[in-house]
Amino acid sequence: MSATASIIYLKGVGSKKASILKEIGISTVDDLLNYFPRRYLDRSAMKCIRDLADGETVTVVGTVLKTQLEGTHPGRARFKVWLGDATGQLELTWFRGVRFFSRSIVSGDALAVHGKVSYFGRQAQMQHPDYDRLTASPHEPGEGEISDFDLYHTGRIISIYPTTDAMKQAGLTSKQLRTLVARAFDEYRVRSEENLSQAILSDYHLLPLREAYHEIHFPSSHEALELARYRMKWSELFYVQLMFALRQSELRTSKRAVIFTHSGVVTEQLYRTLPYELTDAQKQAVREIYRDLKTGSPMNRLLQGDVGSGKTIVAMFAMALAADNGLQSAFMAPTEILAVQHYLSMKRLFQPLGLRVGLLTGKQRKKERQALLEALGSGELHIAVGTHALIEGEVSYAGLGLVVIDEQHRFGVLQRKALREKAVNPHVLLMTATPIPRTLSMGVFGDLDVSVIRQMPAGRRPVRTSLCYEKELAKVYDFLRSEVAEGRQGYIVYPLVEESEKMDLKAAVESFEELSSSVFPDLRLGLIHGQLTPDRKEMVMDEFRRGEVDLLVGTTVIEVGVDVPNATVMVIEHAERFGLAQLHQLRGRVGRGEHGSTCFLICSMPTAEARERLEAMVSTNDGFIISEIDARIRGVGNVLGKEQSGPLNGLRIADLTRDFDIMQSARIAAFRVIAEDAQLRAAEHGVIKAHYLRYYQDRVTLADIG
Ligand SMILES: Nc1ncnc2c1ncn2[C@@H]1O[C@H](COP(=O)(O)OP(=O)(O)OP(=O)(O)O)[C@@H](O)[C@H]1O
Repeated sequence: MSATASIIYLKGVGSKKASILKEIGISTVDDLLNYFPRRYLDRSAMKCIRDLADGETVTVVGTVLKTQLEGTHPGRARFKVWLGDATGQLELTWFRGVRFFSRSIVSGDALAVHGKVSYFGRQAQMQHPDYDRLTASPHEPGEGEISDFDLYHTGRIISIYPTTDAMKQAGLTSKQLRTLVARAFDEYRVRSEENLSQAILSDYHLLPLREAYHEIHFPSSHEALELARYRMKWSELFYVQLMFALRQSELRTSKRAVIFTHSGVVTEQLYRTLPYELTDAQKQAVREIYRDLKTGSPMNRLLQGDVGSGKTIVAMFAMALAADNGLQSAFMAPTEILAVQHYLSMKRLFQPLGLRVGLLTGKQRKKERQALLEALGSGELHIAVGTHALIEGEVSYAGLGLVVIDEQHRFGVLQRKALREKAVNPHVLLMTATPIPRTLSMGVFGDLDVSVIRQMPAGRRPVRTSLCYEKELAKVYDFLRSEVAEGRQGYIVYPLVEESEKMDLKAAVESFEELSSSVFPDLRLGLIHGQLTPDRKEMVMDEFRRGEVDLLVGTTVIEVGVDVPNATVMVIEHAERFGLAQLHQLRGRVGRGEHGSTCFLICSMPTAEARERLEAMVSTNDGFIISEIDARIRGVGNVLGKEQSGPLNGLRIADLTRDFDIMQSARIAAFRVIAEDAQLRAAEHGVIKAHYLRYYQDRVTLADIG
């Protein structure tokens, strides 16, 4: 029987069970083998009755000699069983579920029981043991003997599988799954084809696949189980990394990008006119980017930095280099507000250097848009800043050399691809303000080169974060007032979640009215939320930027990227309703200038998990640490979102937060294989290629392999 055979051919799987198994992703024998146990019970301590010691937890195998139901009064009844082996008798007692057990266990049954031994005089006893009924072996039904087949369930470390309610109702218990897996191995002699080369197996000291499968389901010892789990995780991560290695090699070898040969006036002047000195981390990132731009292969780099670490200026240096080499750059932001903000700051720095910067969003008037498109098409416009409007069909560029995508998390792979297609292999720089831990980065962005900015501009002071209850709001408002008196500005943010959008919005607007009329009648308040027209939003933001609004009240539209260094107070209402990444982003709106800043997290009755989030916020300002905590609380998949976790969705056993060392080892191996043999043509790579094409080819275009 081949591993790809339908599960229905396995004895014991009827159509009903097959359909339930299908729901949890098991259609073939192969799927079944890849349905790994959730945990294990150690029942390896097996003893004969004569040797049982008081207090030990063991497994005993024997035959039921006699049963007895004592007392019929509910609550006082007990069911006794005398189990015998060749050396003695063991008394088993049940006080609960008496009726059930008295019906299921009868004289003559062969049982393996597991539990804690106690002695009453010289009589060994067990109360409420776990038990498994031993079935006759399908091969050799010997009288009273335990067959190999039974031994899958007892006297060893046994596997416990995850089971759903539907599975349990259909009798698909952990034990039944164990039986099915055992059948797949024993009766049908499933051949699990090795998917790694011999050289890799021996270089990295890995168990052969078949052995690893067997040990995962039926461990012969704890050590063997560990080796098996290691092997499985390793190969799983190896294929993820192989995919990255292939993508990277494909991009490097088959695609040629424009070489930005020289830095010229623009770069030089940008450097000279900058009102501040770049941090060492920013300089390092610029160097890494310049190195890429000069190689001739398309750059594919991710710039990771904490909120406010100054990523934009780094991207602008890349854009300056493009301009020096006669090429256009496109800068794509996730929201209109941000596109406008970046447009303004780029115009401020680039215009004096003789560059034309244009803004392209979906909301512009037709005439304005037309003029912009023409300027882009003729090459008059050097830099286009915008939203996804930058990649719409009709937009064409005279010579697009560099694409910068801000807030990588919000753009899907397809949009990136569309932008890439606007030019022949442009260089691509992705920026993310939601740092993800290094451990995840290698699993998710494994085909990208990564630059990290882990340093804040000089003079920044960490934001003080304080957790407050609603009753303390008056004090928070007093603080806001005193900061405004000092000439500073502040934000008050209300949650807005999709499910309760209308009510949330209403609450935010009402609070704004209340704040304006009763709490801060003497201050200038602005309101911003997603329902305002783009023009209105822009007007409010503009007033805030110019310092004409003291307090900006709003929903999370202010979350990402807004940069007003004079703002020093961030008040987050109902902080318990925000996710950790969101809270960190919001806090990142303050502490962006030389003034000390404060963030108040206002909460009422947080759940334990919310409390953990809020405490994490108080404990650190470091976005990298925050994202690690977030991954721990919510799990990697949730932190990354569906789009990002792409290649990792299929992980069955490896865990990115825990198995980083394994991933590193697998990554080295995968990149080494591709460096030596990018097409996987060598005979020794045959198994790798076959496995890759079978399981991964639809996840990546592999035009050159095949
Ligand atoms: N080296 C520096 N010294 C002083 N100020 C700097 C430096 N680099 C950037 N800045 C300023 O710091 C602020 C934050 O920069 P920027 O908006 O690029 O941050 P960011 O990393 O994109 O943050 P976010 O992810 O929050 O949007 C800006 O006002 C910018 O002008």
